[in-house]
Amino acid sequence: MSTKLRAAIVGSTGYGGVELIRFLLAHPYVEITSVISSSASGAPIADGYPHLNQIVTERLDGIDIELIRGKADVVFLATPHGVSIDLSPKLLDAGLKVIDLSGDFRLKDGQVYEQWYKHKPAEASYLDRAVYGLCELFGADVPGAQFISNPGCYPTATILGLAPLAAKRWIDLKSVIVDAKSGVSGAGRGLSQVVHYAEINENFLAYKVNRHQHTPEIEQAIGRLAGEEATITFTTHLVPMTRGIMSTIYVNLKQARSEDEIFDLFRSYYEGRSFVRIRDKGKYPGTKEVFGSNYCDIGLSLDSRTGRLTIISVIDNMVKGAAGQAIQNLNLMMGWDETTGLTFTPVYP
Ligand SMILES: NC(=O)C1=CN([C@@H]2O[C@H](COP(=O)(O)OP(=O)(O)OC[C@H]3O[C@@H](n4cnc5c(N)ncnc54)[C@H](OP(=O)(O)O)[C@@H]3O)[C@@H](O)[C@H]2O)C=CC1
Ligand SMILES: CC(=O)N[C@@H](CCC(=O)OP(=O)(O)O)C(=O)O
Repeated sequence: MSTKLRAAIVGSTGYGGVELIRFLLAHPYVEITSVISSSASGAPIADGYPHLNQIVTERLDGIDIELIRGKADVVFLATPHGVSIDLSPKLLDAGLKVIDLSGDFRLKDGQVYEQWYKHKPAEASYLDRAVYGLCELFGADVPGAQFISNPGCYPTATILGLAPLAAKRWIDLKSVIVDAKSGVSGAGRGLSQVVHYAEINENFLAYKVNRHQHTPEIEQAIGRLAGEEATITFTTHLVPMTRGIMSTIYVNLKQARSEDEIFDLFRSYYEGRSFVRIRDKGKYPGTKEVFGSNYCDIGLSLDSRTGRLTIISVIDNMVKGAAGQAIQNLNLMMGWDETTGLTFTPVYP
């Protein structure tokens, strides 16, 4: 009998789901025992994803709590917002470990969730149980947890870019402006006009301006690190590429600092954290430099003329922004090295 941890993936037919499959197949301590679909049970997953031919031969299971309980120890939910609100409590009550990739359990205040996501929130007791798994910052909460709420893609890039400064209270938290861009895989596999080739090719557009659902998630994490309320301006853009997020962040420093002090702060804050790489002075990361990997790369530049600091933070939305971070959380949950199964070199060029 296998001694590996048995994993089930709900939403396995989506982009987040297939990225989980790619990483879990390479994980030494985990085996995928159930790939689950709410709409195509019985079909081989490779029907919809021919790149998985001869690699994943299992047929899709339906969503059946007893079946999942019999087949799995941990369940990843890579489902649209709203699904996990009912499903996670059932899986938790069945004794399963749950890692939810959606936004349903990230915000601790149900009213704030309802305001931004337009769904009724989950029951407060389950919201309280969910551990917000931004590993480099709140990873100490994860070992032994049963229920992880995996951070959003834009929040991961943005919060990692701001964290050292927020934790040290070096910045004016009302001055933060985040100008973020994402590739189209961030919108999932479903078809919509905005990701139609003819609409996004050779195009670059802003969307959800001042109403993006990730705004309160970033404010919640930055507020927690700084111990004071944060109110940010957050603008998202879609760019004609498949993967990648770049968050360009502008902040006012509370008092004058040298660029050396800022670099020293970032380097010491992330010392020993395998997946955060601080670029040297004068060098700025591009999304291709993290493509397919779990890295978050950060570049910094202080404008002594304005006193403003510019932070450039890039991730692969599918990896550090979703599946990779979910597996990093699983590793911490289980007491394994957090890099297990995640040490892929970025795909370049
Ligand atoms: N794409 C990204 O970069 C990121 C995504 N996320 C989050 O991860 C989650 C999945 O995103 P993504 O993979 O991109 O989305 P997709 O749209 O690509 O996939 C979602 C999958 O969920 C399944 N699904 C749809 N409705 C239901 C339902 N009612 N019950 C159960 N399953 C359902 C569908 O599969 P089927 O019909 O087979 O059940 C579908 O394939 C979302 O919450 C998203 O916000 C988070 C960070 C980054
Ligand atoms: C490009 C694109 O459309 N991106 C999505 C990201 C959504 C996502 O992945 O949602 P969570 O991270 O909240 O789970 C958006 O802006 O809503």
